[in-house]
Amino acid sequence: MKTLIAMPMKAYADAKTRLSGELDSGARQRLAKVLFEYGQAFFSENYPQLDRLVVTPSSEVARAARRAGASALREPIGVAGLNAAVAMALSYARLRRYDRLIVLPADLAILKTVEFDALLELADRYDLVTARAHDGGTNALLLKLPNAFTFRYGADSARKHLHQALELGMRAVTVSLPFIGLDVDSPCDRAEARRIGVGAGAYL
Ligand SMILES: Nc1nc2c(ncn2[C@@H]2O[C@H](COP(=O)(O)OP(=O)(O)OP(=O)(O)O)[C@@H](O)[C@H]2O)c(=O)[nH]1
Ligand SMILES: C[C@H](OP(=O)(O)O)C(=O)O
Repeated sequence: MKTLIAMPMKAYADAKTRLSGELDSGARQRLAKVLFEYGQAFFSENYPQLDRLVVTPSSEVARAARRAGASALREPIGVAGLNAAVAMALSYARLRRYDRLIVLPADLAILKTVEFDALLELADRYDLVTARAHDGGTNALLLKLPNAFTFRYGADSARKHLHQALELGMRAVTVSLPFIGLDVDSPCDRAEARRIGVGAGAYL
């Protein structure tokens, strides 16, 4: 199955604003970069057969993506937002006739092949598979193509994605997995990733 992994990524300088109470701007940029590069390295090492696309408004991030072996798609600066960025990835995947689109945020601290393999296995049986974040967000979304799906990232997005898929008559499932559920949004998430201390958690 021809599969594209899409990772949306802001400019480092605009990322991780929810950590601004405990990290200054330089430290937040470094943390965003560590997480982004960790995600790229993980998929390049463990899933070299899967194409990767980074959607970003930042030339710096686009260069880093290409260095890591991904393609990069530049979105217009300041207008898009996450749902529009992911919709660009969906158009890209449709045009190039991918059979499956996987959307992952670039702020996952601990990636495990055992979790990702389980998601891929489920995706063979479902049109939509999502992995819920502990806060109700969507930390992995695997969508069979072609498909007319509208992304609803934002509060409670895992429930909204599942609901929409079921309304469209798709076979859909959402799962909770401990590591992929841990995106580093809040000071608590960062503390938890540091406590576990593996993956990018060791560098946060
Ligand atoms: N290309 C692109 N990526 C985005 C955009 N908004 C969020 N992302 C990415 O989507 C993923 C999840 O983002 P968020 O958790 O909402 O944002 P964040 O910068 O990680 O953290 P906060 O600033 O605290 O919300 C991260 O990889 C972000 O870089 C956007 O407008 N464009
Ligand atoms: C964008 C949002 O992610 P979070 O707010 O959990 O980073 C979501 O997953 O819908």
